[in-house]
Amino acid sequence: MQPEIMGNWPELNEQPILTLDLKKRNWRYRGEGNANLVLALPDECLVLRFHKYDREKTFSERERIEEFERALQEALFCHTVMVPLIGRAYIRPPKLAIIDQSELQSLENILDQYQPAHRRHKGIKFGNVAIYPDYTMLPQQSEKIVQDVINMNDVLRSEVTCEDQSLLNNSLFRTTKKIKLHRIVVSDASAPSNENELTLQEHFDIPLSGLGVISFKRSKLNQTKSSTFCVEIKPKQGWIPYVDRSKPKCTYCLTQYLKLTEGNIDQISEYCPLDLFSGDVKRMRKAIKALLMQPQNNLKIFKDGDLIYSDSVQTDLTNILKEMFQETSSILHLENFDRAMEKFSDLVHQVLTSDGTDGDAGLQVEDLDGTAIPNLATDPLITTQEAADAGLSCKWSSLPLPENCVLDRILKIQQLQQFGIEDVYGMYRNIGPAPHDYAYVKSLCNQREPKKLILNPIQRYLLATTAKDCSILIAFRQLSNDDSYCVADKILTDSDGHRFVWNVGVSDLDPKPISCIEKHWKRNTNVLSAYNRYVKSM
Ligand SMILES: O=P(O)(O)O[C@@H]1[C@@H](OP(=O)(O)O)[C@H](OP(=O)(O)O)[C@H](O)[C@H](OP(=O)(O)O)[C@H]1OP(=O)(O)O
Ligand SMILES: Nc1ncnc2c1ncn2[C@@H]1O[C@H](COP(=O)(O)OP(=O)(O)OP(=O)(O)O)[C@@H](O)[C@H]1O
Repeated sequence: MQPEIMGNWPELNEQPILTLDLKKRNWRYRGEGNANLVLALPDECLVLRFHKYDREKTFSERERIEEFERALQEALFCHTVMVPLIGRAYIRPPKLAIIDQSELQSLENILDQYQPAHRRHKGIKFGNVAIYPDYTMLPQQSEKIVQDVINMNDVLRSEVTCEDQSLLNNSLFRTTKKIKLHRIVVSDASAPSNENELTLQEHFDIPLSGLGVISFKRSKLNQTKSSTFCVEIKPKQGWIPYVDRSKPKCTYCLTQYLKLTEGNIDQISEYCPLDLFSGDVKRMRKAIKALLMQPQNNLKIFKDGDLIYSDSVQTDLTNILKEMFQETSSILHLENFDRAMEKFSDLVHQVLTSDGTDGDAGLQVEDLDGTAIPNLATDPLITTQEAADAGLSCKWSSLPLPENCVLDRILKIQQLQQFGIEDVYGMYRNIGPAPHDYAYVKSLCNQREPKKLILNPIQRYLLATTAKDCSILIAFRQLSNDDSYCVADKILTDSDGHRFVWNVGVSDLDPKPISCIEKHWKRNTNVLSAYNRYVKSM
């Protein structure tokens, strides 16, 4: 089956497809959405993402081939379109692997007990998996590289101090007082010849390129690290095209009324994505706090890779915040809880607005006529201020987001959409006989100029739809006073002077089927009537 498909996707010939045996690995159920189910491999800090299908469905040989093709297509789309648009710092393209069909049946049965009731009608039917980094954890790569270089064992993973204090001023080691040996990443140091002896020594010398031989001293064994927390946010649509601003609210806020009518949520959320993407610190922090209070399917919190807070996992939030910020005072007092909420929104806001890209410029996007698609200017105030102030409509206004922060990158893709759904649906109907759902993906991936993407209005709408449905995973760990970090780490300091090391990953950037245009067009009508019914009933 593979050669035919590989023929269609020449670049993927280069990607070896691994075979995975889950029986030999430590895995855990991580979670799922409507389309994919995800397992974590905690020992490797990776996740496996499977497509889901109706449990009862049977598949022809042709459909099996198409499913494999879909997996390849998504990987290629991520690699050639989404990674350049969002930035490699925020997403890594997946590797593909295959799990033997014989393992799947038992896997599906085990997974059944973890799946939430409303998702159980779908399961995994195929062994095609996409492997991604586990974004709930901080990158381990630097540690791995050095372990390869100096082949350290667990004892040597402990902290070491450096004899030569002047080294601390060197840009390679911008850390306070101590350096972790496993963090001496930067050089291409040659391996010490007597590594077994090294593990027994209190002092040892390591040659570091450009710095000569440096003397290190081992200290404090087995120091325990604080936990790594991860806040996952599905931010949804953070900007509304001008034609849709005659509507009473933004898409997310209107959809809340439909979800309420259909019994999918218990109450209307105070979260508004326009606030999160507004660039206004106060509104952004308000949005983050609203997500925390009503997570729905827009916020999850993980601790060391385990889900500890979500719509369905309601562990005591006060204890989570207490541990997250290593609070010693009793957080049960109201003012302490409020303070912890402020700290939480401050930290999440800081990460969402930080440039994590190291200046990587992103892909240039052009219209069909070859004109570059400009970045949209920030939005003037269009709503009547009274309506916005009374909380009746969403605030359409916004300030520029810091360039290259993760929200900025996502918003720019969402802003590729030029037309409202009515117009896009009209164009879709005009195409003629229904095109294959993912034919456009193939043409985007095959564009000749590597640094340019040329898009028609429907393609612009579909890419924007992908960016409206992605998730941002923010992993962070509080550093203790004598903790150290390496120069490649991203560090922030909170209002109390505590330092955190952090990382951001964006997940769920799959291409959307062209038929979703019809789904959105119908949903638009349903959403508006649900809202009108609600308002009339008041
Ligand atoms: O249409 P929306 O905005 O409700 O988004 C759908 C999501 O609903 P949400 O409002 O986030 O609860 C929906 O999420 P849930 O299943 O509700 O968790 C899916 O993400 C769906 O994407 P797909 O059809 O699986 O590719 C999403 O569909 P697309 O809009 O991406 O086509
Ligand atoms: N790379 C990753 N690292 C860590 N966790 C992940 C990763 N990818 C997915 N997850 C977890 O698995 C869950 C389900 O994955 P995902 O959002 O991809 O499913 P989906 O079906 O595509 O979602 P949707 O319904 O939004 O379309 C996520 O909410 C997240 O908690």
